Amino acid sequence: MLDVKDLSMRFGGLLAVDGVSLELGEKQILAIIGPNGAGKTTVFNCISGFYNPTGGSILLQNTSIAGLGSHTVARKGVVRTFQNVRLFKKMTVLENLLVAQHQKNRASVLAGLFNTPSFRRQEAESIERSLHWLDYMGLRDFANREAGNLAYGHQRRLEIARCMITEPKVLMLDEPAAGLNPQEKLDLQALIRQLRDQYGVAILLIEHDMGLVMGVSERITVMEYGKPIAHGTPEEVRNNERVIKAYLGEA
Ligand SMILES: Nc1ncnc2c1ncn2[C@@H]1O[C@H](COP(=O)(O)OP(=O)(O)OP(=O)(O)O)[C@@H](O)[C@H]1O
Repeated sequence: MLDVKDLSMRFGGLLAVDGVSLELGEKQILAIIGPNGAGKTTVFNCISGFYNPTGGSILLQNTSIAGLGSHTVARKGVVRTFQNVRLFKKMTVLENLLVAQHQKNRASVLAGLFNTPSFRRQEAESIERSLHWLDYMGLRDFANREAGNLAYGHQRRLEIARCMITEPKVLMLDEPAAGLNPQEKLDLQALIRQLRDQYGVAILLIEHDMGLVMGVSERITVMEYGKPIAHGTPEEVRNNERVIKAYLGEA
């Protein structure tokens, strides 16, 4: 599904990502972990089209998506959340979901101006889908609230809903557990599984919370100083000496 080979990203003299390869199969859940500054977010930025990688390849279903830009990559079905939630904070919760669909559909401005039947039908479907995702995420009661006024955990769920409503092939979550309380983390773990099982989406996540990483991932790639240092099942990674050293070395 998503095949990253020998990815590298250089910022001036700094090789932030150096020879990273990842294979995300259909409906797979893969985590990237590693100490602060290891290059995880830079890998995400390359895959999601925010950066044009210096080297290597990024294939989505055998077609290159490297350097296409974030909007094009999203339209091709690779969408992401951010370490610091990025919502339209002054818009309502519902509006955030409607806008996400407009960005995907690129609804014709003319069709909108003339309020054609097909435009009205598309709008009705967008609202229907939004309400589905609000129910799914337990956000229905907040539909008309400003997104910026939601509790943090709810904002995170809305951000995931905003991704899912575009029916992605790959959902990328950048530290989704950051700032969540223990119960919310458990709910998040169940949610990630459910999204994969019910919507068939493949999930790539960066996460520092080891409980979540070990609980939800099928495979884990470990990075240190831009380089991949280990790859395997949670069990394999947990017992890998190099990984243990990388983490103890950080403490
Ligand atoms: N746009 C940029 N310009 C210059 N250097 C950058 C840029 N983005 C990241 N870096 C550097 O690249 C390295 C990797 O950073 P990155 O944010 O990818 O790490 P990370 O593993 O995601 O860290 P964290 O877990 O703290 O989020 C760091 O040394 C960082 O300072």
